[in-house]
Parts: sequence; C-alpha cells; structure tokens
Amino acid sequence: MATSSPQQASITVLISGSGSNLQALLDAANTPTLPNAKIIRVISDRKDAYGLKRAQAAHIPTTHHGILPYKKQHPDSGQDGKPPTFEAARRAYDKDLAELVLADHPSIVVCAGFMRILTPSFLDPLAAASTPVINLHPSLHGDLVGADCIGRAWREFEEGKREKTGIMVHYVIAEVDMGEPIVQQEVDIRGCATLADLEARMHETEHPLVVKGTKAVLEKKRQ
Ligand SMILES: Nc1nc2c(c(=O)[nH]1)N[C@@H](CN(C=O)c1ccc(C(=O)N[C@@H](CCC(=O)O)C(=O)O)cc1)CN2
Ligand SMILES: NCC(=O)N[C@@H]1O[C@H](COP(=O)([O-])[O-])[C@@H](O)[C@H]1O
Repeated sequence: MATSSPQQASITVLISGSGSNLQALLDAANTPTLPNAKIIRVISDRKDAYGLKRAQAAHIPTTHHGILPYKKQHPDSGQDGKPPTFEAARRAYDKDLAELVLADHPSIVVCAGFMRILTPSFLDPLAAASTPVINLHPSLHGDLVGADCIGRAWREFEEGKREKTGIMVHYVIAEVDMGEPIVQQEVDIRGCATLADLEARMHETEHPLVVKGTKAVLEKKRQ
C-alpha cells in the first residue's frame, strides 16, 4: 500500500500516455502551488505510457492495469451484427481498478490523459469511499466530448466554424465529460498555424489548470 503522512493529501493519478500533466502534478506536489499533497500511485492502462517512466523517475509507485486480460477472459463477438462492446470485460476491469485504487486510500483520483471510459463498477466504489474522481478534458463544458477533442476543434477552426476552444477539470460521472466543471480556461485558436501549434498551446494551458483543479478539490475536502 502506498503511503503519505496523516495530514498530507494523497493523490492517485490515472494516465494512458506521455504524462506531461502528471509531470505538472509531480512538480507541484507539496509546494505552495499544491500544498500538503503527495502523489502516491500512478496507474496506466497502457504499459508503454511514458508517464510511467516519469513516475518511476520520481520514485512514485506505478501499476500497469491493462484491459487485454479482461477482454480474453470475457470475450465478446458482438450482437446483431454490431461490433463488440466488451461490457463484461469493462465491468470486471473497472471493479479491479477500484480495488487497486482504494487499497491506497487516496484523498482524490485524477484522470490526466486516461483514455478509458469509467463505468459505475469503478465510480460507485469510489463514491462510496467519498473519494472524488476528477478529469482533465481538452474542451469547455458542454462543447466537445470524448476522445480527440483537440483534433476536432482544430478541424472546425480550419473550416471556419470556431475560433476558440478550451480546457476544463471536471468531476467524473458516468456520462462522459459531462460532470460538474471545477475550473475552466478558454483557449484562442487564432494564431495557431498547425494542429501541433494548438496542441502545444493547449498543453501550456492544461499544466497549471490540472494543478489548480486538483488543489481546489482537495481544499474543498479539507473544509
Ligand atoms: N465515465 C467517465 N469516464 C471517463 C471520463 C468521464 O468524464 N466519464 N473522462 C475520460 C477522459 N476522456 C475525455 O476526457 C475520454 C477518454 C477516452 C474515451 C474513449 O472513448 N475511450 C475508448 C477507448 C479508447 C482507446 O482504447 O484508445 C473506450 O473507453 O472505449 C472517451 C473520453 C476518462 N474516462
Ligand atoms: N478525453 C481525455 C483527453 O483527451 N485528455 C487529454 O489527453 C492529453 C494527455 O496528455 P499527457 O499524457 O501529456 O498528460 C491531454 O491533452 C488531455 O487533455
């Protein structure tokens, strides 16, 4: 079991990729930007996530919790000619993920680029333990939901359909990316020449925002 001192808030971070937002949390933890807080575990659904290396470099316990064994144990060939949903695999995966997370008794769970939809099999045990789950999402509340929101905003900008997008940190509920926003920041796309420019501008905005959102929830818990 990962540990932190009694008065310190403990943070578990879920990732799937590079972990630049995880790095922002690692850099801020236990500083005036994110006081009395320690990241106690980083969990990735992808073994090759560079964020795992970032955590290991910071001597933070890491766990790879992959979906493949669950898909093998709960095969799904689809129904009525529709593609498989792997609902049984998702539920079993999420149940075990909840047990893995709760074994550390974190104060909060932060999804920082975690690219799996979380089902009630995960969300309900966390709620029962009064452990908030929050997510960093590269869009403003009620605008774009799901994966590839930066790419979609860029394509709409190129089509002249929008000039701005944004970022939010929100509570995670079953309905994807529709949980109550905690903090949000608008991002102007104008001046970006490429998708890479927009991605860089979004990341630049995300890094302080994910820390700000995490701090806000921890302060609310302490009240
Ligand atoms: N129940 C919820 N789960 C998650 C939320 C949420 O608000 N409610 N936020 C996401 C993060 N996210 C967007 O912010 C997001 C991530 C991934 C997907 C998605 O469609 N994932 C696919 C798998 C993709 C893959 O394997 O590469 C899937 O799960 O089928 C949508 C939204 C975290 N989870
Ligand atoms: N729908 C969720 C989603 O798209 N999240 C996005 O994944 C990236 C993770 O980057 P990182 O691995 O460098 O922190 C971030 O841009 C985050 O907004």
